[in-house]
Amino acid sequence: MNGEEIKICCIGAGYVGGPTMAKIAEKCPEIVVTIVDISAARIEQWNSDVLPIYEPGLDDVVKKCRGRNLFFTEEVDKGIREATIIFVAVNTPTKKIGIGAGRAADLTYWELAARRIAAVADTPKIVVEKSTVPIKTAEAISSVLHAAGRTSFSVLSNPEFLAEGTAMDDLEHPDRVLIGGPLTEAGATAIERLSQVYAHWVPQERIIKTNVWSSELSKLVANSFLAQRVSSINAVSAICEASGADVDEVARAVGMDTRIGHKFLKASVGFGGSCFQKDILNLVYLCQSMGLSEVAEYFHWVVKMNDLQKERFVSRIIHGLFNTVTGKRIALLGFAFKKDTGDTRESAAIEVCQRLMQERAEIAIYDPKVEHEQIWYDLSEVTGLEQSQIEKYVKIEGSVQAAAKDAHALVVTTEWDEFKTVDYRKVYQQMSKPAFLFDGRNILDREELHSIGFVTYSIGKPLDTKLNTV
Ligand SMILES: NC(=O)c1ccc[n+]([C@@H]2O[C@H](COP(=O)([O-])OP(=O)(O)OC[C@H]3O[C@@H](n4cnc5c(N)ncnc54)[C@H](O)[C@@H]3O)[C@@H](O)[C@H]2O)c1
Ligand SMILES: O=c1ccn([C@@H]2O[C@H](COP(=O)(O)OP(=O)(O)O[C@H]3O[C@H](CO)[C@@H](O)[C@H](O)[C@H]3O)[C@@H](O)[C@H]2O)c(=O)[nH]1
Repeated sequence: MNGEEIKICCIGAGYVGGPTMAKIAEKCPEIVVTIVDISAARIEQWNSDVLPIYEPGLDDVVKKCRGRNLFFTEEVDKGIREATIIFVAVNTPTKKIGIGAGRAADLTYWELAARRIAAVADTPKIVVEKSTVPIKTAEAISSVLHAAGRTSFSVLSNPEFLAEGTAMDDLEHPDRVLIGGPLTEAGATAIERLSQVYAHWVPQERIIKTNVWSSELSKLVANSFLAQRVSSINAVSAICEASGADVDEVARAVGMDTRIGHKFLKASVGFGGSCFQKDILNLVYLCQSMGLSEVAEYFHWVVKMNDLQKERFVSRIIHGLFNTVTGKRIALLGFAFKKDTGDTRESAAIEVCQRLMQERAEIAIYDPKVEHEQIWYDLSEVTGLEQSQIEKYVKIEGSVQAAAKDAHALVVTTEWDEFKTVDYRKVYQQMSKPAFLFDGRNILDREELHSIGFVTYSIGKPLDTKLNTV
């Protein structure tokens, strides 16, 4: 296949498929990139003026390339047939039922995509795992593909490391591109072919070529390490609150050790997002299946610590508000799992909201990007209630000011920049007194809020003497 024209098809037009393929299309104008998806609605949105995902810088790239060498279509079979390289970027959520439920990755969508490729491909293909998958998935997928016996396939692992909110920049300047392939001549040729695509803009020394299993495992380990740092600093935040130390000062001092570094040491209400918890649980399950129960338990604590952090935050709110939030209006600022995305998957805000609903609080939510339907959907999923029942407790508002009206407390759950520039003096005036502020992201100026009159709580900071803690 070497030297032949490259034509790319990507199966899965989601948070990974959309941005990664848009970047490839931008950087490789001679390569035709087609993104296919079984969701007609999603494809329609990708072809419209309002893209299905919010990601800074994405609109410009899509508008520049769409119709030139970037295409979105429901025609999955055609896309597969015409491509020489097929990326698979379908979702791989945690299994909900059956063996490994609650931990193992659900590979149903992956297998369906592979079976479709096996059924329709009639010329040699390089199949690239872009989704995050357990070790040995490439091997299993290879057997599905080869069992069809219609043509030859090389299966490569090429995990994606982009983070939401910074995806376009991460894709433009990746720390590394990882390509794993079989240790055969055909494998080496396929790796070379895929690396030619990235070489359009990624320096050679940043393209790592390795074997498939190391590549698959590296993705799970990278996310586990990142999440572990967040859980570590969150564990430290509990020590800080108990001892009067300041978590940001500790993070600054510790992070200045170049062996440790500053990044990913921001204490918070807890990590969210579609990947961290899912990928750690996947690693835990793999360890358990290999008989490595202590190793499994070690990584499992990263998730358990995250759950504890969310619960600790909710307890601070309830205790702070004199041990009852029943009937009290609470303004929840932010619903996305981090700033600069409309994604709410595993967002800490969902759990905070659910717990406050259990306590019969009235919640007023404001998020600058999350769609209202998404909020209703998430709350229905987590509570098992219909939207009409949830509406008895929850309102969605259009600004911080509107959410804060008559509220007893402001609760910051996402670190949106616009929350930093709000006039909190005005906000304070229209709140019930005493007015509380629980900053789950440590983005607001405590001293200033204190001088306005707020009783404040920030993660891992010395406790406000007016905050009820018992
Ligand atoms: N979201 C991230 O930031 C991120 C980053 C790195 C890696 N990943 C991994 O990438 C994978 C995809 O994640 P995502 O966030 O893009 O998911 P997503 O849910 O946003 O997108 C997946 C898309 O695949 C489509 N799909 C599912 N089965 C299909 C099939 N058989 N044929 C055609 N289309 C199909 C779905 O309709 C959906 O549009 C996951 O394995 C995830 O762990 C995600
Ligand atoms: O110091 C920190 C850093 C992050 N977070 C939280 O951790 C979660 C995850 O953040 P981030 O990693 O920035 O976003 P993701 O889009 O989930 O990206 C992670 O997951 C992706 C999917 O696998 C990987 O590709 C990325 O490399 C990896 O960073 C969010 O809730 C953040 O608010 C903190 O609380 N403190």
